[in-house]
Amino acid sequence: MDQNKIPQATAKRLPLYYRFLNSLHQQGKNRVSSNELSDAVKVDSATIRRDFSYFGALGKKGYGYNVEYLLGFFRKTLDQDELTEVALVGVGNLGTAFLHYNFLKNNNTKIVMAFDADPDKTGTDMDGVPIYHIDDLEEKIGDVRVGILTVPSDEAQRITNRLSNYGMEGILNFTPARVTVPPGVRVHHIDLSIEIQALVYFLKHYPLNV
Ligand SMILES: NC(=O)c1ccc[n+]([C@@H]2O[C@H](COP(=O)([O-])OP(=O)(O)OC[C@H]3O[C@@H](n4cnc5c(N)ncnc54)[C@H](O)[C@@H]3O)[C@@H](O)[C@H]2O)c1
Repeated sequence: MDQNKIPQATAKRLPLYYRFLNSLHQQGKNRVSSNELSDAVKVDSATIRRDFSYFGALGKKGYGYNVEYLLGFFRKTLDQDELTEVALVGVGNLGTAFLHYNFLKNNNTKIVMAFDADPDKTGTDMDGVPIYHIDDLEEKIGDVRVGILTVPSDEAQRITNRLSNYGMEGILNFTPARVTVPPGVRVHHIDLSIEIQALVYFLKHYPLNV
């Protein structure tokens, strides 16, 4: 189906569904109900049914969804067969944690190189990922089109400009700086303080009545 027709909110939940279905598949399970999925991924079952209807997966009453069919769809949609290489900029506290983690549960995304400004960190590698000096960004980055930004916030815009000029298509920005990018570059901001404030707000104003 035409992937552009999937709403963005649905598309964002696909990796979540994919991860859970993959583990079901590995356990040898052939089917799953929307309630089971809902419990596991913490998305309400009506939303799951609507999401799945976008890609033609209509659950059968008393049967649920076919795990194999869904996985096949997700693999294609999320390009699971294609490896996305990622560059990380800023090997400090957060960057180091990401390098150690390196999406190990997710075999389609991999940090393949990192950059830092500190000469004590560069020229080495961390869990097999080379760390280059930021001055060598343009020389080393090659075909990598996705970047993770974990530098101090006052460096974020400068690095974003360099990544964008080079042809980066997507940037996952963990700094609190709201960076601007030219058209054609997509930035997702992940700001932990905003997320925690939102959670606290929801706890206060929308308590779960269970
Ligand atoms: N540590 C956390 O839990 C956390 C959580 C959420 C967000 N953040 C944000 O993530 C960013 C990184 O946080 P941190 O705690 O890892 O900081 P940190 O100071 O430990 O690491 C920053 C790293 O960036 C490098 N750096 C500085 N200027 C650079 C440049 N121009 N080019 C390349 N590398 C450069 C530094 O040498 C250092 O290794 C900050 O913007 C912070 O606000 C951190």
